[in-house]
Amino acid sequence: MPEPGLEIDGISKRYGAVVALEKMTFDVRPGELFGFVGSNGAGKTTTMRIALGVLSADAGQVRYAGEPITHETRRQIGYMPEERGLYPKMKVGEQLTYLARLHGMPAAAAKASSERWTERLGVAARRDDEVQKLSLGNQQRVQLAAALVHEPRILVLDEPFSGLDPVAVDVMSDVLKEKAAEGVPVVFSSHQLDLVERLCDRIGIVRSGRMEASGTVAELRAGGTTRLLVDAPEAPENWAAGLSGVTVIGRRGAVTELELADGADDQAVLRAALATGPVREFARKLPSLTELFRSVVSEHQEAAA
Ligand SMILES: Nc1ncnc2c1ncn2[C@@H]1O[C@H](COP(=O)(O)OP(=O)(O)OP(=O)(O)O)[C@@H](O)[C@H]1O
Repeated sequence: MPEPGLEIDGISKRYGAVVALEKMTFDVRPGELFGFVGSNGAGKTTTMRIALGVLSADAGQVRYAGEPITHETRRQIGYMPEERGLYPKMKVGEQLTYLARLHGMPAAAAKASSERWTERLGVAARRDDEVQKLSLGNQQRVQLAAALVHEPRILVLDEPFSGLDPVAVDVMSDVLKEKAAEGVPVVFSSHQLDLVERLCDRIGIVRSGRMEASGTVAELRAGGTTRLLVDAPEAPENWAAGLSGVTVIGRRGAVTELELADGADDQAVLRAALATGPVREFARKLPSLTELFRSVVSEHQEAAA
């Protein structure tokens, strides 16, 4: 059994008639980067707010290190809220020092931490500026500094990458990887699926308040169908039609994309392709996270219909 980190166990939440969460369950292990993805309104923000304790659940439990989360443990969470939450008229450096103090850091350590994180996140030159005078991207860097300044043991970040330029995305990614490497469980939501795929150890796909699929990208792929790309320049248009268990997805130039049903024989496809002439490429195509996400979401739309 892996060491328990942050566990979200069977959380349900309604807003009046709206069911926001229905037995939402997943865990983020120490040292793991967990990507929390889902359509708009799927329940990500609600889950994160409940983990942080700014919102209460109707049912279920949040645990950290195997114990129900308490007010004390919640002080150890670094949180980046979706609505952001900085004081616009307060200076960057003072604000970060103040937030660190609020989390119980002694004054000197709070100031040193504020200086260290503004340096690390590339906003040291703005320490004496009011937050409202910074660009949105720089405000977001400060917001991340605010989540980190008290050296949290858990990180919960709501769309930390939205609106960042590519350099800031790299800075943010490096910091999150660094925190995970220190043993912190890190969970963040994002609609940037290519980034999530690149960065995360595990991913959870949420839909209508439920965790529909979770695992590593490889595990999520294992549940999907197999696609083949076959480059056979002399093959006639319909060369693959009629092969058992094979659906033709499309053809671009000499390359045909095929989907194989469970148990279909890829070697029979190769023989059929070779029978038409030379085969320049015969490869399995792995679905991207975006494709996996679409199939998880559309499967359920079909089921609902
Ligand atoms: N304060 C509220 N009152 C009523 N309904 C709410 C409230 N907050 C959220 N909801 C509803 O709960 C559901 C989940 O919303 P939530 O904000 O958690 O989704 P999300 O996955 O974070 O979405 P997004 O990707 O758009 O930020 C939605 O149907 C939303 O309309």
